[in-house]
Formats: sequence, C-alpha cells, structure tokens
Amino acid sequence: MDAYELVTRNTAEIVTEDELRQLLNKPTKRVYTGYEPSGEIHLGHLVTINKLMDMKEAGFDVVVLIANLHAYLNRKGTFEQIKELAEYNKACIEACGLKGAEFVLGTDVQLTPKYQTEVLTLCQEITLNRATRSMDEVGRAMDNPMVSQMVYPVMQVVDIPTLNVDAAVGGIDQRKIHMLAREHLPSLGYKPPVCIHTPIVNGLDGQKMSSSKGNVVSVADSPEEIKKKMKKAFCPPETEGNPILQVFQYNIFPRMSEVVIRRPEKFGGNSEYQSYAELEAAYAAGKIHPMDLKAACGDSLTELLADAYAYVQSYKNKA
Ligand SMILES: N[C@@H](Cc1ccc(O)cc1)C(=O)O
Repeated sequence: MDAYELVTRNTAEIVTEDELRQLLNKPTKRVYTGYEPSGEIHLGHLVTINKLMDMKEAGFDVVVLIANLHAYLNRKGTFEQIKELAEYNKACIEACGLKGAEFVLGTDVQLTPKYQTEVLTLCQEITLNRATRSMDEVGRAMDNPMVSQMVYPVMQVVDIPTLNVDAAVGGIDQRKIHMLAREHLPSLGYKPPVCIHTPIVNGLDGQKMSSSKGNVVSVADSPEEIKKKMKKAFCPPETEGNPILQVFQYNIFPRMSEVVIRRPEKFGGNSEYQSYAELEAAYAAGKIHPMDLKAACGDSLTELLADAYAYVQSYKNKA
C-alpha cells in the first residue's frame, strides 16, 4: 500500500486531497489528534489511533494532545479528576500500539501569553453563531452552552500552529472546528491544516456509541467481558450499519493481517480472511453465521487489546 492509500483508507473525508498529496512529498511532516481525557480508551478512540498509526507508517511524526483544559472547558469534571485521567489515558493509548508518538498535555502549552493572545484575536473574528455550531457534535449539554464552550473551538484552532502540525486527524464530528481552523489560521499568518476525518462508528447495539451505555468495548474489558458484550451485540444479516462489521473494518483489519472464523467441522470448518473486503463479501453472501462472526470479533479484539488490558490491570492493582 502506498503512503496516500495508507493515509486515506477508512476515512470519511480528506480536506483537501491535493494538499495531502503535496504534504506527502515533504521530507518531514507532523500530524496530531487531541483527546479529552475520559474514563476509558475504547473502540471509538481506536479508530483515530489506528489512523495515527497509519500516518506514522506513511512517514509522519505523530503528536497526541491530551486535551485536559478542553475537557474542563467542556464541563467533563474538576481539574483534579481530569488530571488523574490524563496520565492513565496516555499510557493506555501507547499500550494500544501507538509507539513513538510525542504526547503533549494541553495545559503545558496553552497558557502562554502568545497562545492566549492568539485565542483572543480569533475570538474577535469568529461569530458566536459559528462557534456554537462548531460545537454541535463535540460539546456537552449544548442546549445551555457556557462561555467556556465557545472558547473551546477557538483554542482547538490555536492548538494547530502551537503544536506546529501540518495535519489534523479527527472523527467527522470535528469537521466544523477544523473548517474554522482552515478559514481563520491564515489571518494569524499560519497555513491551514490538512484535515483527515474518520467516520463515527456505532456502538455494539447499533446506537450512538456511549461508554455510559456500555455499548462499546474498552481497554479495561476482560476477555470474558468482551465475550459477553459480543453475545449481546447487534449483528443483522445485512452489511449496512452492522456494528460488528464496523469493528472488523476500523479496528481489527487495519492492525491484523488475518481473521479466522471458527466453526466445528460439521458446520463447514474454519475459514480465514486476509482483508475486510473478503470478510464482508462472505458475510453478505450468507457464508458466515452472525454468531460465528461475533465470536471471531471477540477473539480478535481480545488479542488486539491484550497489551492495553495488561497495562490497565497493573495500573488498577497499583491504585
Ligand atoms: N475536540 C476533541 C478534543 C480536542 C481538543 C483539542 C484539540 O486541539 C483537538 C482535539 C474531542 O471532541 O474529543
């Protein structure tokens, strides 16, 4: 797979493809994703973490912003609670296989006079309306937005030149903030970033993913818990909107070269798949039973998350 294919596979949108091609020709290039510290790193995070791994392989230097101040502005907890999670999340992200990335803690770079002055300058350029809309899919309790949640997207914009990155990776829910960045960074004298957006995958029940609803596998789930979650998961006969197939496409195949569907001999025996496309075609043709697909999904996830799970166990034993 060439670098362009690697960067663009499994994406929802690239802004713009031309700019990405030019960037790939540069000898050094930097990309980042920011994460608000949260309870556990889960399959939702893994979609962008996988994309960062792809980009590392494509020759990018990778930066991960642990956006503690953003989590605070977005009313996710007290400073203390968020601080505790920041360290833990960082170690979990590394244990998921993202090696050699540079981790930056938001408050370490966002409280300088230069950064704050740039934020205030952009505050003067961006309307409340645009700031609010950019938070539609990112902000918590946006029926009653706080001023902090208007500062949030402006800071996310300024993070880009502050971290000196050429590209930003995020779920497609970040697109309105990224469009603000592309529009407004030139007025501060900076180049707009290339934006790489991944799809937002469903939870295991086919609904919106939410760790509080328990419809997602996280790095803290034991092999038994993963099995249980798979048993309950929604796996319709069709491929469209099938959350289990999504896990294979966005989480498993990017990191594993083969998936085995296990079946007793009398039901046809094991079958192996080397690509997501092959697996999807076989499932669409009715050659794989949903129960067998779910079991294989659980086995693959257990293997994929083994290092992260081991880290979580050691962390929790220490605490
Ligand atoms: N907005 C991101 C978090 C983030 C914060 C700051 C950034 O610079 C980048 C990303 C989210 O929804 O989780």
